[in-house]
Amino acid sequence: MKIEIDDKQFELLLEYEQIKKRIRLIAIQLNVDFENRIPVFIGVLNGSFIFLADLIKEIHISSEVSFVKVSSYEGEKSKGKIKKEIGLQMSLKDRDVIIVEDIVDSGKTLEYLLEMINKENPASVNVCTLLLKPKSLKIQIDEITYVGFEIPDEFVVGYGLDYNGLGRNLRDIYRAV
Ligand SMILES: O=P(O)(O)OC[C@H]1O[C@H](OP(=O)(O)OP(=O)(O)O)[C@H](O)[C@@H]1O
Ligand SMILES: Nc1nc2[nH]cnc2c(=O)[nH]1
Repeated sequence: MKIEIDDKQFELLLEYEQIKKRIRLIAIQLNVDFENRIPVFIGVLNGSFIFLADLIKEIHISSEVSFVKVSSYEGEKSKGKIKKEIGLQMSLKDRDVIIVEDIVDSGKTLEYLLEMINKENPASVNVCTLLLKPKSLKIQIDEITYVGFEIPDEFVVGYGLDYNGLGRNLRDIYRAV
């Protein structure tokens, strides 16, 4: 099934049921890995809002949630420079931090966030991303521990991810054709 968003056509890549199943498995792992730790989940706005909402409902250990907002993409293109729109809202000193991303593409956003978070002297930092484009990744990031799906180097929308601000509300994830 093809859909149109703004001036672009997209086709189905991942169905919501598939995404939900994968999230349940990731959450089981997180519940085990952070038992008795009280981690802080940091959602990266805007894109991660749906993923974080679904993920956190499957987390049964004691935990906190906070957000940061950074952006660099316009349409399909990264503008290169990361802009911090909302910074850290709490101290992360000695905390176990889990950065929650919808997608890691070039890795530039994550590199920026890791630098910002590491300055706070957290006890540990791990990244949980729903999507990873291994072929696009420009830098090795050892903190990427939890990955939902590795996907090809194609622009995707839906389930929180946008094209020109549109499509975040789609239940499934689509790729550009
Ligand atoms: O690995 P990178 O190449 O840096 O790309 C990944 C980032 O791009 C998207 O954010 P975007 O800047 O589009 O902001 P948004 O979440 O508000 O859509 C996405 O949510 C990631 O944070
Ligand atoms: N919507 C969207 N945002 C991105 N940010 C980095 N890569 C992507 C992508 O494929 N789709």
